[in-house]
Amino acid sequence: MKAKVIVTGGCGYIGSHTVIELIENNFEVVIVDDLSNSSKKSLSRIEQITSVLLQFEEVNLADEQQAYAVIKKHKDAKAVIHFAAHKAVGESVEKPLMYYQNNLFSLINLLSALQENTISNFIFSSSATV
Ligand SMILES: O=c1ccn([C@@H]2O[C@H](COP(=O)(O)OP(=O)(O)O[C@H]3O[C@H](CO)[C@@H](O)[C@H](O)[C@H]3O)[C@@H](O)[C@H]2O)c(=O)[nH]1
Repeated sequence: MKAKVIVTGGCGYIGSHTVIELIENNFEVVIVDDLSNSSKKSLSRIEQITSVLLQFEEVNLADEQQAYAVIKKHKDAKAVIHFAAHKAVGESVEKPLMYYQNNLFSLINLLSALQENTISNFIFSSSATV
């Protein structure tokens, strides 16, 4: 049986490349993304490249209930790779609170949901822009 990996932000630039690598290395992948900086086009491109029908969850991780629900649904996952964050340098300087609020709450909600579902393998990604 394939090991399931949840990739948050999997429709984004780094996330989508990671999803392709995971699928090509025989992992089952679930993408969790709110599409705030990407679109479903990214899903169809990944499907074209890999010939695999993707599991996609449109979720705002900053919303505690949504974060808990998606992790509970996929509690058989072996690991989570977390790319879902706002990370435009200029905008983060203009709107620091919005960045803290979104990125920190998302991270805290995600980690709490993982703890509750005893998923202990977690990779936190920074960004090429940092
Ligand atoms: O709260 C959030 C914030 C973002 N996302 C998603 O997370 C992904 C993040 O990917 P992206 O914005 O492409 O960032 P990176 O993969 O780090 O890509 C780099 O390259 C992108 C394309 O050039 C730039 O837009 C980014 O700023 C830069 O960090 C996207 O699909 C977003 O929709 C969420 O799901 N939740």
